[in-house]
Amino acid sequence: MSKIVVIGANHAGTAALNTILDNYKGNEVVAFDSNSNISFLGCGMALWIGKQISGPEGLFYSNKEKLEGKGARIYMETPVEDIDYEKKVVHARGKDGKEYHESFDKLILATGSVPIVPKIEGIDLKNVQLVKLYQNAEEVIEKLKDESIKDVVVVGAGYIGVELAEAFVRCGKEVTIIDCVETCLSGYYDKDFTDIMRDNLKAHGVKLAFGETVQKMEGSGRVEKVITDKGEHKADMVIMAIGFRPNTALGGNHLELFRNGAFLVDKYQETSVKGVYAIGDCATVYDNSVQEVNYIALASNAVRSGIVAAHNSCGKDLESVGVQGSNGISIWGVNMLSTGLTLTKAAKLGIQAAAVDYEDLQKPAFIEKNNQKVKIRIVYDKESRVVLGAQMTSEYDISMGLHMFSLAIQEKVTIDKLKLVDLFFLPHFNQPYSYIALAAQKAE
Ligand SMILES: Cc1cc2nc3c(=O)[nH]c(=O)nc-3n(C[C@H](O)[C@H](O)[C@H](O)COP(=O)(O)OP(=O)(O)OC[C@H]3O[C@@H](n4cnc5c(N)ncnc54)[C@H](O)[C@@H]3O)c2cc1C
Ligand SMILES: NC(=O)c1ccc[n+]([C@@H]2O[C@H](COP(=O)([O-])OP(=O)(O)OC[C@H]3O[C@@H](n4cnc5c(N)ncnc54)[C@H](O)[C@@H]3O)[C@@H](O)[C@H]2O)c1
Repeated sequence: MSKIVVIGANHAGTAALNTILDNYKGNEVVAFDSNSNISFLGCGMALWIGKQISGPEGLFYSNKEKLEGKGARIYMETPVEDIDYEKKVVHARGKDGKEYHESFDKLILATGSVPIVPKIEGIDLKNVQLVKLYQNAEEVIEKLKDESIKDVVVVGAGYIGVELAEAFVRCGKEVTIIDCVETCLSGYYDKDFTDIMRDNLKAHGVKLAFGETVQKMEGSGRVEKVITDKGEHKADMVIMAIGFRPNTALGGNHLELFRNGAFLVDKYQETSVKGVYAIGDCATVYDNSVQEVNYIALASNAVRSGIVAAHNSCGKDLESVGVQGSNGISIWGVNMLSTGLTLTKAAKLGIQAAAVDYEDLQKPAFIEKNNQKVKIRIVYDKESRVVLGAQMTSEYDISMGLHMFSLAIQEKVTIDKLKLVDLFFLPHFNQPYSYIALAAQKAE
């Protein structure tokens, strides 16, 4: 029997706790979290703010009681302040100031990430909002009740920014989205695809301020405008969504870090200190598309890494299969999905990649209803011909198709293997000649 301490009990921590408690009886399991809630699905934030769901209740899948019911001891609102890696003790402090000291045999760090906050003038003005926690979503919804909030500026046109831009338009606000890059979603898609999302945002009335860098915010107490290198934007509320950074202060000088400060872990989620694991947004992943360690903050990675660390901390060897960073977004019915490398990213990394594109209807033309266009790009290595990435977009739900590409990258499948791959056909779903195979056949 060993004593396992988990620090952070959101998606990664909860996955680790559930795996330990469900599969390995008899361990002493203790977890600390500085927040007052567990397992808030940030992915529901835009749906909640944009009134596409009736409330936040369904956005939680665990809590202190559930985990304690399985035998863990959970300290909420109790941040861990320090870890003695030599003596193997964690030191935490409750809301009431009470100190807690827990020894451990195995330690799992699941301290996640925090939003990046630029050090610019005006960042502390009222109504400049971060959007990470359940409490942040509550704050935004509360503030939106104030009808004098008419203009909302979203800084960062990545996944959070684009999802929230839609949500604020749905709330009847005038929305401007700023990104320092010339387009939106540039971390996930090539230009042909980002152009589609750009046009989608524009068609729904979002003002685009791409290629602009925010220099400061102005207002008397409350934010009134955002000043960029190219102009200024009226703002009654500003949403900062320019990415996450790993929250790794607890590593001190003890744990080896990745270039962005994430805990560097091996395929067993173990850090540079034996018996200390790191999972989720505070840790690195092994990225199969580049065959290297990388940092990709996603809930999907968080839960899988939690499962891997849990088994290893309980003595069962389980190696991670790595990730492809597979992701998706759905904005006013335009679905976009990507996995692995874009052509742009491959070029930046000096990888000799090529891409094939194909556009078709999802189903045979004689299907007159719910039969939308699909656009696909497959990126592959010119020399080895191994699939490196894929991007898909449609108003049809094409999400299951992307999973195949995720597996193809993981398993190093070549583009040639996709040319005649057995893909079932039924007109209710698809065409006899699949656009996936037809795209692959374009690879010379
Ligand atoms: C608006 C939004 C939408 C998102 N949508 C998606 C999506 O659709 N799909 C997707 O895959 N990902 C999405 N993500 C990303 C996803 O939420 C994160 O990747 C995920 O939360 C990572 O989980 P985690 O448990 O590793 O870290 P976190 O969620 O950051 O949790 C870390 C936990 O550690 C606790 N903690 C930190 N420091 C301490 C300490 N010193 N002591 C005790 N406790 C501590 C924190 O209180 C927190 O509960 C979204 C994120 C946001 C904000
Ligand atoms: N649908 C999903 O899967 C989903 C949804 C939300 C969040 N997430 C994940 O959560 C994490 C955080 O999301 P995010 O949207 O904050 O990050 P992101 O990396 O998706 O986007 C950040 C955006 O901010 C821009 N940017 C960076 N610095 C800037 C600056 N100084 N000024 C203006 N723009 C700047 C970048 O060009 C980029 O477009 C990501 O890992 C994301 O994948 C995923």
